[in-house]
Amino acid sequence: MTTSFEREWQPGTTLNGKWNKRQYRVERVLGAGANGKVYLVSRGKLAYALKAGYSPAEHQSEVNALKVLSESNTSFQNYLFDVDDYHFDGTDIPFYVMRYVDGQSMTDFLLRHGRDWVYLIGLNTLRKLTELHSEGYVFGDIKLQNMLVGGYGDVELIDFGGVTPKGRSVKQFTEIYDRGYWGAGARIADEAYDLFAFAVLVISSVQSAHRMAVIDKLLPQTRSVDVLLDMLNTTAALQPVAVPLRRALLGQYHTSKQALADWRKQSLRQPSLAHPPSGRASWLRLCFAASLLLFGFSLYMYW
Ligand SMILES: Nc1ncnc2c1ncn2[C@@H]1O[C@H](COP(=O)(O)OP(=O)(O)OP(=O)(O)O)[C@@H](O)[C@H]1O
Repeated sequence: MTTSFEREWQPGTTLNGKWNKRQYRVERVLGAGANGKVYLVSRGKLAYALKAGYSPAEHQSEVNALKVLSESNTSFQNYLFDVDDYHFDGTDIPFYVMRYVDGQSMTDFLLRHGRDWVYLIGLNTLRKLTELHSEGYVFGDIKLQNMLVGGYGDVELIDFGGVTPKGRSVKQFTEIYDRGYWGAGARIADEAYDLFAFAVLVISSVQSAHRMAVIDKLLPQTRSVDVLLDMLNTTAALQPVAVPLRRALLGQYHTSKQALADWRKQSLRQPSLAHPPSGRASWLRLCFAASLLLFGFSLYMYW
């Protein structure tokens, strides 16, 4: 059974949780999917994102994954804030409340700040994946629309509908990011599955819309990982990280930790990070260094 939830809650609406008795004020809609919506809500002075109106199965599977991640000693800790029902028009509408991520899409970020940031954003995305993988899950539906980039190139994954325990069939994916679509492997949740999608994400983040539209229309018989490798080889901006991207496309990593180590090694050779010629590059280098330090510190704390 699916709960179709067409109605949109207007700014100023107060939502009262039926079981946990928390109260939220709707500020605005952040985004909408096939059935449900994500709202920016406030509770006192704090802002959250509230997701409601999705099918019970979808809702439950996202909540299950988020509960595990929220209790882990990773940057996902406390991501999930509340799970409850809202009694509305005679029915109970399940919702969950999570961390509000104030960010923009990776493509918008790169357009605004420059393609050099792709190395830091890639690094931060791989860090997120290593954390998720260490908890026994695979993200599944990695794509540009499912991540947000903050002001310092920090990355947050959103939409946990595709999160799948390792070893199971991937339950939600988007064709061009899916290795099965490219004939490059099974739709089984392993770390390499996410790494393939990660490579497509990075490659597509710096392509023109026209070039992406071409690969979207490829016939099954012309679809192969060679198309993606060719795209990678002909994108100058990605050459500093071509080695980890190529390996990810070819399924040569068993773990995201190996990919992260390679990414770090290769991207540090990038001249704009190694020898900053301008103010922007030195700022970028600082963020990169701070990011590495933070990651080292988290490793020290958690392992
Ligand atoms: N935690 C969050 N913080 C800020 N914005 C968010 C958050 N979660 C979701 N959003 C916004 O809401 C939009 C829709 O969220 P999400 O992708 O989870 O919904 P969806 O219905 O599953 O989408 P789709 O049908 O495209 O998979 C996102 O694109 C993003 O703009």
